[in-house]
Amino acid sequence: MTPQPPDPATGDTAADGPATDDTAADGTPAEGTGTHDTTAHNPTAHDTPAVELLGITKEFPGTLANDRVDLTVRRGEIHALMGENGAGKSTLMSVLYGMLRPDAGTVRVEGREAGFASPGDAMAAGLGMVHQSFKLFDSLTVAENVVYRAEPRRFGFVDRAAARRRVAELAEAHGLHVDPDARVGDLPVGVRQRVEILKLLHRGARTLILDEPTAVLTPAEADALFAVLRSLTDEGRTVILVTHKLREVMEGSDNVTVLRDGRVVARLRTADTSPDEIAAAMTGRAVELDRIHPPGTPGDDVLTVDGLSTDGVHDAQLTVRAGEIVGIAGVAGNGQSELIEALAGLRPVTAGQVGLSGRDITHASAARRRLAGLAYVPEDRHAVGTAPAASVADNLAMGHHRTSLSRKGVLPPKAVREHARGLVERFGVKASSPQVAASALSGGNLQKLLIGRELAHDAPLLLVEQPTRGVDIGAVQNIHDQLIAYRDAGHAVLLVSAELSEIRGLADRVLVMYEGRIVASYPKDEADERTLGLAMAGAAPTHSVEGA
Ligand SMILES: Nc1ncnc2c1ncn2[C@@H]1O[C@H](COP(=O)(O)OP(=O)(O)OP(=O)(O)O)[C@@H](O)[C@H]1O
Repeated sequence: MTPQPPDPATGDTAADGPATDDTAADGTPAEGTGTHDTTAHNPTAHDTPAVELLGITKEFPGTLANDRVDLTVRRGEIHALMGENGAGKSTLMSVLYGMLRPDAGTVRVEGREAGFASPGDAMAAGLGMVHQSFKLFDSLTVAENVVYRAEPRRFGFVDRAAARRRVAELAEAHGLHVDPDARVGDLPVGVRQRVEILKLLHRGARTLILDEPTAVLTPAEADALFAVLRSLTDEGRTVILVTHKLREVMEGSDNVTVLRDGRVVARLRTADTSPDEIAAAMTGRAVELDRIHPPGTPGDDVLTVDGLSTDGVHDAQLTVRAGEIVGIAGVAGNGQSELIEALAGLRPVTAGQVGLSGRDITHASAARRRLAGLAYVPEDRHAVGTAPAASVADNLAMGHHRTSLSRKGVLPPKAVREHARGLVERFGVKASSPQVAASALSGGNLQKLLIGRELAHDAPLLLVEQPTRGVDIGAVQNIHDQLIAYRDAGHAVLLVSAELSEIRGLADRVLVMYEGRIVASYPKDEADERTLGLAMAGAAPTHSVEGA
């Protein structure tokens, strides 16, 4: 889904800290606040759908984002909402959650017609949303975050002990294990997500909307999340899941609604469908899932890393050759991002040496590295990768001031437009025009833009992190094909991905990082899921790292 706009009720954005989308506009806590769980909401209403969206239409300038969309979500189910990037999922959920007003159509929640003017209204009606970027205060504890603006009170004062008790009870009841006293800033991402869910439960949410909740989770964390979601639906709550991941939809949902170009193109019972059928509905064509690409023909060394250490990485040794993709697998947080950042010049190297096409770049600035032939697709496409307020065309031109695009360091507007048009077409970026702001693009389209821009540098070395996070399957295939073509044109690629299927499909060699070290190296044909999974858990035989 797209980055969330500021909360209309408060003007808050995720970057400002927690938005108060769970609190009515007047600041009063929404229904369900307090020490009672409101699970047993109207048990007679089992046949009344939790949510009905009827004929929802929403148009943005140049884009019909939702076109008479009907969506019925039954109480007690996990309902997956799928569709390619830009299909209109985010828009539809924003309408449901009171963040956008539809041009036409009706929203019904638990049988009652609802025209929410703000997320606070939606929350009061029993809806809750976990956004992709969490809205928590890092400096507060878990308990303080959960009860924020809905604190239990005693004689008018916040009752801290009751707050802690309440969080512990909720956590226990729903298998959401957290320490109420832990500081949120110290917690890993999977635990923060639990805090978000607890926050919604504390406010009595009966229908939870989760926006790509597993994008940042390890496979084990994702499994744990689905267990929690299933227990929530078992007790009568409802979950709407927006996701691109077919596997988790197949394993974890009851029904699937597929959007394409703003319209509903399929309503499927999960038990009666297949990944191929969903993929075909999403893209309008047959898609080859989880393809393993044939290996490349490696040439000379391009990147040589000898004993590199930086904060979070110890003694890394690796080489990437021309015409080769080296993949780094690992559970998030084992030093992969730090290694890539050190190679990109964003983090000081404390020991060791880095060479690029024979030149020592160990202590070179990020800008010098670019000149020496390095392109970089960072993990965080919003904060690091793109300028949201600038146009698509300007974003695509960034970093091209010293390339063939520029005339003496100046970028002629016509060249910028033509460059943009070419890349938008090559990467299938859905934008109404190259002049629209990057912030109007859906998340996946922003990613296509970023990858297109970096590949266009034709640099001998590409560092790429999570290239297909949040990207729909059609676009995944396109991005994978582009990376393989880049390799086959003789470039070196170092790929970090949390998706094992992606690493296995693309990489000619796979390195595994564990606790800041490269602990294993496998050629493509030995990099099966089980072997990689063991190494990622720290159980690799130590000799396997030779030849990294
Ligand atoms: N504020 C806006 N202004 C202009 N166009 C917009 C705006 N928000 C969304 N759009 C456009 O509406 C269409 C639907 O976008 P939406 O974000 O709902 O898609 P999505 O299915 O959530 O995509 P993704 O999976 O990539 O997040 C896209 O073409 C998008 O560019």
